Amino acid sequence: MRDDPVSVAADAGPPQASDPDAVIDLNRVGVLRSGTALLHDVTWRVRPDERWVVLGPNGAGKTTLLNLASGRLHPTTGVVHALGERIGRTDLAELRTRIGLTTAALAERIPADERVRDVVLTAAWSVVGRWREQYDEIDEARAQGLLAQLGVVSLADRRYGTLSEGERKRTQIARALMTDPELLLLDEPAAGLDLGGREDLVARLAGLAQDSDAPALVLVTHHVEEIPPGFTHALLLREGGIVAQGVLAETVTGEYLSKTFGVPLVVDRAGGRFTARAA
Ligand SMILES: Nc1ncnc2c1ncn2[C@@H]1O[C@H](COP(=O)(O)OP(=O)(O)OP(=O)(O)O)[C@@H](O)[C@H]1O
Repeated sequence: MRDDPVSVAADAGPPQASDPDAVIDLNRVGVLRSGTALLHDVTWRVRPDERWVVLGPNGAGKTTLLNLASGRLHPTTGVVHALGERIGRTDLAELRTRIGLTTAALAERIPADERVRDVVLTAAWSVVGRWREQYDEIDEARAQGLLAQLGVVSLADRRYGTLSEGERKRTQIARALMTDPELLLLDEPAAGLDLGGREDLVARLAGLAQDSDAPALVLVTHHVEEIPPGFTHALLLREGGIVAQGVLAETVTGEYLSKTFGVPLVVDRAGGRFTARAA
């Protein structure tokens, strides 16, 4: 299956052995809640040098997928490995420090009166809200460096609650990178941003995608316009199932996107960016 540029749901095939090199390895995974399948028969592998976008309409199961990949949720059926560790049989606290995650739910827990530098720094202790922890100079320098990389270092002494939505999103990504994770999961990082804010974020994510020292990346979005140049693969989800997955350019097509969103769509690509409109 991996050698094909694109595979569709029907290609899932029999269960496969886990791949020790994969950072995410889902094998025939299902998640059931209240008798409803949030995900069904999902087989998906992400390797360290890959940058994936996960696309799908509201309720398709994208956040559920990230919760599985980050060890925050156990599958009802099938097997999940993250960074080589089997979810359900490993120390989740240790695993979570190796995985950077940004979600709306995590962002809501950041205190509005927290200094921006501390929002990033406290990730070293896996806490939100600085209390009396002592941080090493090396941690302080790393937090400063990440704020600079995300273009918000001039805001380091501001209170988080005073930032614009775009500045908050960039601060959240700096926080997610603080522990030098091997995997970075971003759930709709461009949601709520204006055009300028979105383009700034897309450019920074493109920089990260092209950085060979950066972790494996998974970006969840509803919009093909938010796919940063340099991303390599796409997974398309609809109603908890995979519509298609594979190499980006061959997966983000009018045909597959139309099936995913349930409306006829035309997809164009120019300058490494995608646009979509009704056919
Ligand atoms: N604990 C739960 N019990 C029942 N249904 C749930 C539960 N958690 C999520 N769901 C449902 O599962 C479906 C998938 O949710 P999920 O948040 O993964 O979708 P999503 O693709 O991230 O959606 P969105 O794009 O709107 O954020 C939704 O219909 C949601 O209502």
